Amino acid sequence: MSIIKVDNLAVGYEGKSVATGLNFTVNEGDYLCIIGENGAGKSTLMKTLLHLIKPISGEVSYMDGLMPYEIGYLPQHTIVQKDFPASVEEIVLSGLLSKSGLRPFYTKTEKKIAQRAMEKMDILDLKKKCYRNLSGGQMQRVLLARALCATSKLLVLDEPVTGLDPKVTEDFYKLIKQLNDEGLTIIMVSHDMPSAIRYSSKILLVNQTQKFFGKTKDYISSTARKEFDGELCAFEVDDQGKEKDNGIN
Ligand SMILES: Nc1ncnc2c1ncn2[C@@H]1O[C@H](COP(=O)(O)OP(=O)(O)OP(=O)(O)O)[C@@H](O)[C@H]1O
Repeated sequence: MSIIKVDNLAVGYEGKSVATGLNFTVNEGDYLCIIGENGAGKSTLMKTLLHLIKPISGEVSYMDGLMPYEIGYLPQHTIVQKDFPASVEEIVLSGLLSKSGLRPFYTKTEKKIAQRAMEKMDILDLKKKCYRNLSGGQMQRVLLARALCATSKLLVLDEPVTGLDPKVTEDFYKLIKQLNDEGLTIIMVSHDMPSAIRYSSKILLVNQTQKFFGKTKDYISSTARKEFDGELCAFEVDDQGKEKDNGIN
């Protein structure tokens, strides 16, 4: 079942398009990776999908009763400042603000939701710690728990592993995959081609215009992939999306 439908979309700023000709759908349970060069318009598309900025032309439709407040968002540059003097619990709870509105306290049910999100992200022991004293990987887990408070349907992530070390990055991807396996729909902007291919079910390649949209297994053998990441990173993948050993270490 489709939850987002994009028709003839052009995205950009102040009447000027940065990406045009976008046509795709996001179905329940998809793990969609949006890839493309720097400056291709990926983040702009994300913000348009989230209704944070208006399309230049065309339409983004939410289907099957999806409401804007049911979307969890992990932005590229985190909206929570790294030196923000709040506890982990306060930050996770703030994910519920779009539901609780201006009410100056959280209900028992809301606290339980935050508790469950922290359990899921394995950060319960950090609950009372100050956010600014955490490691980069812990911070991302806190922000993920915060996003999970907002949603059980759709999680949108913009380059979530930037600056994380390889082990923490791998753990983070596994966590996202686990959430997807449990039914959460994922849309992720990624520069990490091997991981995008390994974990996603669908790929959208944007370079000022839509170059590819479809199943990841079809992207692997596509001309679009040869033109795009053939030049950037010469890694080969098997039909499971796993990187082949090409003898380069
Ligand atoms: N607020 C803004 N106002 C005007 N132009 C902007 C704004 N934000 C981004 N741009 C421009 O829009 C273009 C697309 O930017 P965008 O951030 O969407 O690219 P991207 O594909 O996400 O890039 P990257 O992979 O480097 O993050 C760029 O040329 C950028 O300079």
